[in-house]
Amino acid sequence: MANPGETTAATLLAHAGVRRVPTPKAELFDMPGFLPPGMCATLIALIDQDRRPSTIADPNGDSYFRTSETCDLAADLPVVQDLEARLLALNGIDPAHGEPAQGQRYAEGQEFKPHTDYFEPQGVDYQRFCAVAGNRTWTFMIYLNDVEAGGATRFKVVDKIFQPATGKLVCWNNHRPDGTLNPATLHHGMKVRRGVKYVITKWYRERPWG
Ligand SMILES: O=C(O)CCC(=O)C(=O)O
Ligand SMILES: [Fe+2]
Repeated sequence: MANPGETTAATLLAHAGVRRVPTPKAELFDMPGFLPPGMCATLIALIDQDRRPSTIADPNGDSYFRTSETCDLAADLPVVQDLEARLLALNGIDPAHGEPAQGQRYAEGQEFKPHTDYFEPQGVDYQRFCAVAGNRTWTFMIYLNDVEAGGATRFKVVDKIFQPATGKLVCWNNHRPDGTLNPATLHHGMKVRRGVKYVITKWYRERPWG
């Protein structure tokens, strides 16, 4: 493995249920039923309890770019430790390279417009976000519920849309095999049309986090 903050396609595909999206443009996977429904319900309750408006790095003047709410999940909670253990068993990434897991909540009409999860090296906030731990390597995202309508995640460049479903994981490498950042990972958390959408986001870094 290139870096303890990364996983590999082979590592992920060794687990039953993991599927790779057939595209040469990005390393992108999903796994239905990664988390059991009971765990998803516990995580949803935590997110509902303690949420704040979501933020973005390098504000771009569009105050409707990311309209959801975010919850920082306390690492000492048993359900969060369980989540981290399941992620480690799947991806083998050194937990020291992980940002603290977060929850995201989208009410009707809320979305996260097309973006990449890595930080732009030219961005004004790059030093602030990346000086210690480096850029983001892999993204692991888990839908915690079925959404009545809307709320899919669209990867326009690779022409793939994921529908939310309780416990389904989607993950991708934010870099290309040659180590350069991969703009084909552009993705859009589309507007929720009916219902509420909850997801977990877990990002990993090139170097240990803080
Ligand atoms: O909610 C989604 O579908 C995407 C979330 C996302 O892209 C993010 O939190 O970075
Ligand atoms: Fe994202």
